[in-house]
Amino acid sequence: MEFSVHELKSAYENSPNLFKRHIVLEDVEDTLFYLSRIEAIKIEGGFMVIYNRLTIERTEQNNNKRYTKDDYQRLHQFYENKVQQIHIVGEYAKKMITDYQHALQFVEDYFQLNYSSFLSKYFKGSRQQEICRNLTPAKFRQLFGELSPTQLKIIHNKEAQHIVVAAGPGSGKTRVLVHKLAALLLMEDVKQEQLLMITFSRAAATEFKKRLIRLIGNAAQYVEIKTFHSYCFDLLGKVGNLEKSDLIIKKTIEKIRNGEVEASRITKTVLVIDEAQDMNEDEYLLINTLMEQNEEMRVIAVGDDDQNVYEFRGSSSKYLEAFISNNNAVKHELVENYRSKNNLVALANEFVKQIPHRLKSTPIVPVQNDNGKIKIVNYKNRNLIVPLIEDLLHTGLSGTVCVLTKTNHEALQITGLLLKNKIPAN
Ligand SMILES: Nc1ncnc2c1ncn2[C@@H]1O[C@H](COP(=O)(O)OP(=O)(O)OP(=O)(O)O)[C@@H](O)[C@H]1O
Repeated sequence: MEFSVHELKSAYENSPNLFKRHIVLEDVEDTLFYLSRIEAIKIEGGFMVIYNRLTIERTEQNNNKRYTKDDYQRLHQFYENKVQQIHIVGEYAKKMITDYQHALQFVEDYFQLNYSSFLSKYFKGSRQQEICRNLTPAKFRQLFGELSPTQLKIIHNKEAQHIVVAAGPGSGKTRVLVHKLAALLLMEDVKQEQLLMITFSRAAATEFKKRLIRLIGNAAQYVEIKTFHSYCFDLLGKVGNLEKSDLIIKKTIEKIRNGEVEASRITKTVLVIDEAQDMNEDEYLLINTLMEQNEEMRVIAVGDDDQNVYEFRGSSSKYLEAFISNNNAVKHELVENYRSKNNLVALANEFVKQIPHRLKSTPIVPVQNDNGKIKIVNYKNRNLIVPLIEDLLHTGLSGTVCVLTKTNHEALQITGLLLKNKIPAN
């Protein structure tokens, strides 16, 4: 008797049954599987993927022994094969739909050829890479298709324990970080609770969470994305108190070192630090303390040393540099600017030449070819703000416009005057 799971499902749904339950396709498959396993029915012709379970038996009784990479090699091999088998069965299913004869040849080759010849025959070029990922090619394109080759390199770097991304403004730092989190969860099987992302502002933490949820859905809910301060307050089980927040990081370091913090909260598999150029001494010490607790923890730090805006509170990109040299971190440079017009990037490149010591060795490269308008106004009398606004109003503004001033006060005055002239500004 021939049937499909869809037919079985609709037959069940149309059957007169008093106690009918809502079912999905997986329920039909599970039932078929169960019935065939207890040998109540025999399925022929269809195919079902079953994996032999891997049994791990503990033979080493010494609790002090540390496992090495070699120990994990076989496990790694098992999972690698498993992922490839899923792609192979998927390919077979596709061929069954499009070309039955071809599908038969595919199966025959699978059993006759040696494995690597089989792979080179059916999975050529980049497809060899495709079948090593535990995502379908379509899902991979949906999640990561919009990343540039440089951005993808960061996503694919699974080997380096310490990674620093020295990024330029508008180069897609946020985009890369959100996608890196998704890649860790979906392609590397890092569990949500093993991930910790630290940011400097609550706004950034919320933004990351929102974007991650948009990208991968609810699985993102359980990823810990926190500011340095809220992470510390959480560890010490205290509700945030701004007055004492200066000391909270120091206090946390002390408690961790004294073994007073629950291990699972601090021994994460991956730690991600956003805006890492803004670390001050305490924050850098905290990172080091967490690294001491778990020598195998992977750390990914992203920062732009040209945007060191918190120097007044002791922030310095020297800590990011120290992180690179102390840990022999792999450095990726992200210098393509997607946000700004060509001439604006050129101006910024000229401007940053004055900075004596930088992490990035390549100038920022504009992705946009066309130019915007740049006006540099040097005025020495505060009364000239009104003429500046007049000038702005007659420039024929379009797109987004940025006005840079030296002081906050000037910025406020200009915002006020623009609003008064019904130009949206903030
Ligand atoms: N690969 C890409 N292709 C097209 N657009 C991109 C790509 N990467 C980033 N962008 C766009 O570039 C802009 C800047 O990205 P994002 O906000 O992630 O950068 P950023 O480095 O975090 O910026 P900044 O630090 O300057 O605030 C966004 O509009 C984003 O959509």
